[in-house]
Amino acid sequence: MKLEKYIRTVHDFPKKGISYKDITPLLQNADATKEVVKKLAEPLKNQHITKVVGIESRGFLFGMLLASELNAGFIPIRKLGKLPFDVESQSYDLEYGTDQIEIHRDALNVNDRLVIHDDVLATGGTAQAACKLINKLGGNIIELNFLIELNDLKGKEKIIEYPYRSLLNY
Ligand SMILES: O=P(O)(O)OC[C@H]1O[C@H](OP(=O)(O)OP(=O)(O)O)[C@H](O)[C@@H]1O
Ligand SMILES: Nc1ncnc2[nH]cnc12
Repeated sequence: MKLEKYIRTVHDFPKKGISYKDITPLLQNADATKEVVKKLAEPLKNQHITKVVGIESRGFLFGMLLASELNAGFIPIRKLGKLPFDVESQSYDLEYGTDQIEIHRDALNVNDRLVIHDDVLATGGTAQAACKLINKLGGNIIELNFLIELNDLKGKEKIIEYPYRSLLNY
C-alpha cells in the first residue's frame, strides 16, 4: 500500500514558507491506518517494549494504537500545564515557534523498555526534548519512531544517540 497518497501537503500553514504534512486523509482510511500501526509495530514485536511514549497531540493518535498492538502501556507527554500531577518540564524550539512539554514524574520506572512515537520528525526539537524528559526520569529508550520525516530539517541529528525509524521520508 502506498501510504504517501494519504498525506496531504498544505503550503504556508501555519505560517508562510511552511509545507505542512497533513495526516488527516490517512486517519480517514481504516486500511491505511492499520498498515501504519503494523509497520510501526513489526520490528518491535520481540523487543519486550513495556510502554510507548506519545507526544501531544498528533503523537497520541498512533502512539496509543502502537501501544495496544505491542501490549504495552502508554505515557502521554503533554504541552505546558496540561498534566495534573507532579511533572518534569522541558522547553524546545519548533519549526514554527517555541514550546514546552511535560511528563508525569511517576510515568515510568527504570526497568521500562520505552518507545517514543510522534507523527512528524521535523527539526527534531520536540523529539530531543522528549528524550531529555525521559532521561531526567532515568528511562531506557529502545527506539524513537515517526510516521513522517522531513529530511531537509535534519531532525535525526538531534536524536543521534538513539535508534530511530521513519515510515515516510520527504
Ligand atoms: O521536529 P520538530 O521541529 O520539533 O517538529 C515536530 C513536532 O511538530 C508537530 O507538533 P506541533 O507542536 O505542531 O503540535 P500538534 O501535534 O499538537 O499539532 C509534530 O506533531 C511534532 O510533535
Ligand atoms: N512541516 C510540518 N508538517 C507537519 N507537522 C510538522 N511539525 C513540524 N513541522 C511540520
